[in-house]
Amino acid sequence: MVTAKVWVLKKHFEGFPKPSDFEMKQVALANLKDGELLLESVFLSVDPYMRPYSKRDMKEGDVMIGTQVARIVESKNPAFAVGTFAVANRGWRTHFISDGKDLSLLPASWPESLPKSLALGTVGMPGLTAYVGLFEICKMKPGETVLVNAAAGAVGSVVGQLAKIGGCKVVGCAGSDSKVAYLKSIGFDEAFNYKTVTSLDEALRKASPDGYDCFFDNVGGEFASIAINHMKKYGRIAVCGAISQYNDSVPQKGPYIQIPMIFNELSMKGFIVTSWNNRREEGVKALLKWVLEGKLKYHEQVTERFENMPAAFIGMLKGENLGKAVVKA
Ligand SMILES: NC(=O)C1=CN([C@@H]2O[C@H](COP(=O)(O)OP(=O)(O)OC[C@H]3O[C@@H](n4cnc5c(N)ncnc54)[C@H](OP(=O)(O)O)[C@@H]3O)[C@@H](O)[C@H]2O)C=CC1
Ligand SMILES: CCCCC/C=C\CC(=O)/C=C/C=C/C=C/[C@@H](O)CCCC(=O)O
Repeated sequence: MVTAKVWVLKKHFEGFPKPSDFEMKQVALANLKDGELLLESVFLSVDPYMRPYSKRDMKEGDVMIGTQVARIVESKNPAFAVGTFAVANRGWRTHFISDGKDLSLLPASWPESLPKSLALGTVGMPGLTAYVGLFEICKMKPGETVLVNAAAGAVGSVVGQLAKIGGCKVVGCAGSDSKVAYLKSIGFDEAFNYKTVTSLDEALRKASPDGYDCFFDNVGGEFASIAINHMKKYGRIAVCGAISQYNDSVPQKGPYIQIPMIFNELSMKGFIVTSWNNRREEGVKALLKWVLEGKLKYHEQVTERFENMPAAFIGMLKGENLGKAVVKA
């Protein structure tokens, strides 16, 4: 009998998550029935959505939500061979049983040389978020100017590179000088540290005096309220996330954005990547091709050991990650 280690939400987060909000438990797994599979998590994802979703979707004592790349270690299902890898959405656990219906097998074309953890990042949900946000929500066109915040992260770093592939000028911001240097190394035309600029308004104007056609907003809050005034006529805003607000104990009261919305007849659309699952296969194929062609670079913030999941999650929310934050079990 296999014993899984799991992380449960011991106490709902108040403000930034704390290590004491989590508790690791052991769960004895039953022997497999016909048609079932036993999987071992190899890489686990820590993502910002877990913070707001935990309040909406979880109760205290639940296993933390999340996805993993897992390997089939035992199979009583002839359709799934031992040694096969799949993306699952089974939360923070080292082992789990599946009937196969909730697994997304890694594409057969996945090269041995490519880290399988990319299926949680650049060639997974964050990469797909960038893909649908740019092509379907921003509807970017060659020659346009794209702005993206949290630009050195899992989603933002793909947004900037896909916008370059799409023939756009790209401006990004991140929270450290080393992240800014990274953005320039992967092709951003302009990049700045939003934590050290004297004026965000000035930094946005300097980076693109004519303004922005597309704004891929991962942060929301005051950044978005200032950036919206730098949009060009008929500009489009992809409202992807609001990480500046996830850890607020008291909701921020931002300035209103209606006037520039109306004056420039802007389009602003919120979106959730899972509503675009019909584009997943196409997106993964395109992202994998760009990675293999060297057009889409990736960086992963890998934390070793399952026991360090809470630390990895808290670190990501505090901006300690460059690129996708993953945990190697
Ligand atoms: N709509 C959708 O379907 C999806 C939305 N998202 C959203 O996209 C955004 C980015 O996600 P993801 O790429 O996975 O995460 P990242 O890998 O970018 O990690 C989060 C980053 O957010 C930045 N950040 C944290 N707090 C703040 C703050 N107060 N102000 C500004 N930046 C902050 C930090 O970078 P820095 O150093 O720049 O501060 C941190 O590294 C999130 O808002 C997330 O919720 C993600 C996936 C799907
Ligand atoms: C409760 C208020 C939420 C406000 C918006 C918060 C976050 C936006 C965001 O980050 C959404 C992310 C959604 C990610 C979904 C991931 C999982 O469902 C599993 C994806 C599995 C996969 O496709 O790889």
